[in-house]
Amino acid sequence: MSGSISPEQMRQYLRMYLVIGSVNCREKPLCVVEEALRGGATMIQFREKGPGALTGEAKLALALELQAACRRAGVPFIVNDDVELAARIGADGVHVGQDDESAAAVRKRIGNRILGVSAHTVKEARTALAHGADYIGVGPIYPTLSKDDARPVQGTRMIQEMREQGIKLPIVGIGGITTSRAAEVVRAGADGVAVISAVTQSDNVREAVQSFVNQMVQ
Ligand SMILES: Cc1ncc(COP(=O)(O)OP(=O)(O)O)c(N)n1
Ligand SMILES: Cc1ncsc1CCOP(=O)(O)O
Ligand SMILES: [Mg+2]
Repeated sequence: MSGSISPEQMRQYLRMYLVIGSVNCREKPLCVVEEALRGGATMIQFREKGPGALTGEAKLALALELQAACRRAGVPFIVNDDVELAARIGADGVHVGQDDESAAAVRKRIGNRILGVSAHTVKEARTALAHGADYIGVGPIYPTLSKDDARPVQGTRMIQEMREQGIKLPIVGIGGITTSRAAEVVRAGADGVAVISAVTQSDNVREAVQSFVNQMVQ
């Protein structure tokens, strides 16, 4: 009981998935997102959390601004954690983790929109599928500075194991992924990479995204 998006389309969207919030940005988030879209980002996640993150009306205003940029580019706009916000702005989907609102409940609330779920084990991946996930995010693959409460680093092994155990859901790797590591993540069985710092902290966002996109062409 996943949404209406086909797994093939989902895999395409996962190829270069930028995860972003205002706290990650060295310049205006809208400029970063617009540059990432010009570079070929295939999906954007609005993850407004961590020290100094916007709340309330300011968070809503930024979400609307970034969503409009994604709409102009024809790229899906996903909201992290905040199902209320996603519903309010008509986002294309929601990403939730194991400590967030349950995937099954979110699926009921968002109908056919995209549902992404974090999974750290084969069991969590199976449950995510049963609860209607369209894709799973697996990580952290490598050490990350972008998430204070990140689970232990898994390397690419968990993605491999999920594939070996018959998990066919679209998978995106996340956590410490750089352009030089992206190919390894895909070789392990991921359909794409989800990235914060390797794009947002780059001196040239557009080129950084292009470089990831080029890694995905195999
Ligand atoms: C694509 C993707 N995968 C995993 C996560 C992590 O979600 P979660 O475990 O809920 O942690 P937070 O991001 O909410 O801190 C993600 N956001 N995106
Ligand atoms: C949100 C999230 N979930 C697991 S690791 C991570 C942070 C990824 O950020 P970066 O690409 O900067 O390591
Ligand atoms: Mg979460």
